[in-house]
Amino acid sequence: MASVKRGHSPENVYHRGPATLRRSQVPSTTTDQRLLEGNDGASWLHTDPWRVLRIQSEFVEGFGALAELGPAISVFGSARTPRDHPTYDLGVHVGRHIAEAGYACITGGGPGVMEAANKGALESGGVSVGLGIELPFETGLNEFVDLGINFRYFFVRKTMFIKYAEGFVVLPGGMGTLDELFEAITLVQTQKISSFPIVLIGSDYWQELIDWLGSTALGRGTIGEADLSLVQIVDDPAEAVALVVAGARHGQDPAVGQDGEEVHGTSEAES
Ligand SMILES: C/C(=C\CNc1ncnc2c1ncn2[C@@H]1O[C@H](COP(=O)(O)O)[C@@H](O)[C@H]1O)CO
Repeated sequence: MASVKRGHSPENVYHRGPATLRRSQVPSTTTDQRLLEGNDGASWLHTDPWRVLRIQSEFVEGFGALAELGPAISVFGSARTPRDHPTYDLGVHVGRHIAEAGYACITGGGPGVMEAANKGALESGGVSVGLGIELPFETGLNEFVDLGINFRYFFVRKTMFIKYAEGFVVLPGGMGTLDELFEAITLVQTQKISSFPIVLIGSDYWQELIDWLGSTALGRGTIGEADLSLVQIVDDPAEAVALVVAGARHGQDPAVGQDGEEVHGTSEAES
């Protein structure tokens, strides 16, 4: 399409948003023309301004898909736990208790403990949510996810885990699980979120880590005494879910807080 010198009015005035352009400032093409003409290659796809828009759209899609979910609990744990492992069974029970308590069960949507919790929630008639992530070794959403969203960016996905959950239940897991656990602990420690229970299941797996925090980390002053009470450890999945429900932002009634009330303890100006 040829570029044409624009003559939009007898005085050759051009309006672009709030700007008025005359004479030498009048552009030779319109924005629409450039949009429709343009084939500038695809390198702009890999620029930060375009990434910002993709990040924005992930937030928009995530918020849109989860806004009406209702109260939920996020469950984390190893992607590598095989189906015949006792921890998988534990995950199924966690999902089941979450559903029976009237909460949706949010996981990373992958295999292992994530799949187990989704399975338990689905089989008990609950809402089973999987927030998948694009990975080089992607496995896709597990078959027990009923509401699935795939994310490109870890940090967007992590916002969803926190924003739409009343608390976390964390089963044995590796780097991914530890990352999710410590992000939540940090957010509570720094008062970015309040009344956000974090319950670890499996004292045989977690106790040593908590002991290390209480000895080495506390001993060297890198954490405070109060930080040790930000997580609880249990072995029973029913107890884990009950602790999250009891400490949840909206108290014990999952219906409370569905009418747009403030849930994160931030002021309106900050939100
Ligand atoms: C490693 C394998 C599959 C990876 N697929 C994943 N899908 C979704 N979410 C994942 C995946 N891997 C890690 N995560 C997230 O981290 C946590 C588990 O990580 P860990 O290192 O295994 O503890 C989990 O909660 C997810 O949110 C197939 O073997």
